[in-house]
Order: sequence, then structure tokens, then C-alpha cells
Amino acid sequence: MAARIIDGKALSKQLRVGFRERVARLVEQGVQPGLAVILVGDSAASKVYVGNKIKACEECGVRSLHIALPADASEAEVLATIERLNADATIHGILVQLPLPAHIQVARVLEAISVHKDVDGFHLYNVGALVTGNSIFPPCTPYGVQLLLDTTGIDVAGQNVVVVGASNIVGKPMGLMLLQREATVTICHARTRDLGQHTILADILIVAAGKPGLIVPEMVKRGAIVIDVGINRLDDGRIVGDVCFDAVKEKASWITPVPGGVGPMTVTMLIENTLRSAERAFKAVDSDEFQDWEAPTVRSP
Ligand SMILES: Nc1nc(=O)c2c([nH]1)NC[C@@H]1CN(c3ccc(C(=O)N[C@@H](CCC(=O)O)C(=O)O)cc3)C=[N+]21
Repeated sequence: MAARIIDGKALSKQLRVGFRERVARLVEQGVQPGLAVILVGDSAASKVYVGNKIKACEECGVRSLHIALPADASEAEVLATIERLNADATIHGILVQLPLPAHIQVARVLEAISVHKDVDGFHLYNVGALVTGNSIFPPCTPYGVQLLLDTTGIDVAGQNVVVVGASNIVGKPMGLMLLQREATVTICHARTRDLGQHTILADILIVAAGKPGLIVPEMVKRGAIVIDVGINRLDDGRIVGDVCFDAVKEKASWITPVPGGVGPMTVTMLIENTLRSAERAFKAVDSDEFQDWEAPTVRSP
């Protein structure tokens, strides 16, 4: 029997209805949630993603500030932009689109963002919070995957989860989030020997490798849940994930499509984090998470 489809577009749509209500409540109290998106350079893919984020803001009533810097903008310029946004009380979330041009140090930029506005969850403080199991801004893509998994009704505790890809923005945080939920987590990566030997054991297989066609049915356990985080543009213009969807869906119990799976959820969770930040700024929700702890300024050598 073919797998059931986990529809990220539909779930996003549903969640965004609730977001509009939360924005309305905030606006009633005089708070207009605001998200700043900084894009350095003009990569085509980044433009599409940033465009989707801005669209989602509009859809939910979040004010968005799109700051486009030229590809040769200096690191100092990017840092100055962040400083300005850190100090701007009308901005509740700051996102610097990755990847950045090679002359800019990603770590310096991410550590410059106020931990209170780090809606991507990429600041070291938020990464540390995730490691210790009390995440403040969970990174958007793994956060979205977690909600997609929830819709299947499966309890991940005790399940074999295999994550393919060990990036800082998807694979590693994904593994940590599911470990927190008591799954048995394996993280595979480019140097993993005999990938299929690991993936075949997965009750839940999450693939974020950026390699079209990487996962074939022989590597998938019958009845597994398959989450495809990959987004690959083929020469013919088609967008596909890392999983051979048509073949694998005959073996899986649940599967996410690309597009329309994880991608829209990434954007949706960005809005969720921005609303949480705005609510927290207003003290509409418990702000104990930060425990009045002032995050240290991290200085790079
Ligand atoms: N600081 C930072 N934060 C990010 O969250 C971040 C980033 N940098 N850099 C790049 C990745 C990628 N990303 C996506 C956003 C939207 C879709 C999306 O909307 N996908 C749709 C359409 C895809 C398309 O048309 O190309 C879909 O899958 O259905 C996908 C991927 C956010 N990222």
C-alpha cells in the first residue's frame, strides 16, 4: 500500500490561521510583530526563500523589513545592520539568510544577533539551550519537521530515527530535538560507510543531504516514516528532494513531498518564533525561559 502524504502546505495553512489571531491580539495590545530579513548578495535560491518568508509575513499580519545588501558588503556593514535592528524595539525577529558570501564570517554574524531576537535559533546561546533540552527558539526546519511528525500521531520515544545530513541548520538540531523526545538517534553524513545499512533500520528516516536520488527503496524499512528535507533544482527546472519519492512511497507508511512538505513548514515556524518573541517582549507569555540571564557578548578572535 502506498504511503500517506504528510502535507506541509496544508498544515502551514492551518497554523497560519492561528497566527493571524495571535497577531490580532498583539495589535490590540499595541504590539505589531516585526521580522527583519537580511539578504547579502543575490543568489537565486535565496531570493525565492526570502520571498516566501516575506509573503508569509504579509499573510499573517507580521510587519517585515527586507534588507538587501550587495554581495560585496563588508562584514562590518552586516554587523552594523544587526546592531541597529537589535536596538529597534519594533523588530522582534532578525534573520540573516545563509549562506553568506565567503568574505563574511558566519559565526561572527550569528553571534551578533540578540538572543532575544534570534528567531532562526542559530546563536550559540540558543544552540546551547537546544543541547540542554530547553530550547527558546527552536531552529525552524527541525521544528517544522517535528510538527509534521506529530500529525502522524506516532510517539517518537523509543523509535529508531536516522537523520541523513549533519549540518548545523538541519541535521544536528534535528537529532537533538528527537533525542530530547527520547528517540534513538543516528546521524549519518557524507563520510558514513554504507549509508543503507543505517537507513534500513529507521522507523523514522529524515533526509537532509542535498543529493537528489540519494534514498532508494532498498534503503528504506517497510512502513517507515520518511521526511525529505532536501530541495534540489534539476537542470530541467523541476524541484525534487533527496528521496526517490515515487518508488519510496510504495514502501513507507508516511512520506513528505517536495515541494509542499518541509519547505513551507520552515517558513511557518519562522513566523511562530517571531510571534513568540513579540509575545515575550510584551510579557504576554511567560518570559522565565530566559531567567533574566544576560547572554554574554561572544567576541571572535
Ligand atoms: N538564516 C536562514 N534561515 C533559514 O531558514 C534558511 C536559510 N538561512 N537559508 C536557506 C534555507 C532554506 N530555507 C527554505 C525556505 C523556504 C522554503 C520553501 O518555501 N519551499 C517551498 C518552495 C520551494 C521553491 O519553490 O523553491 C516548498 O518546499 O514547497 C524552502 C527552504 C530556509 N533556509
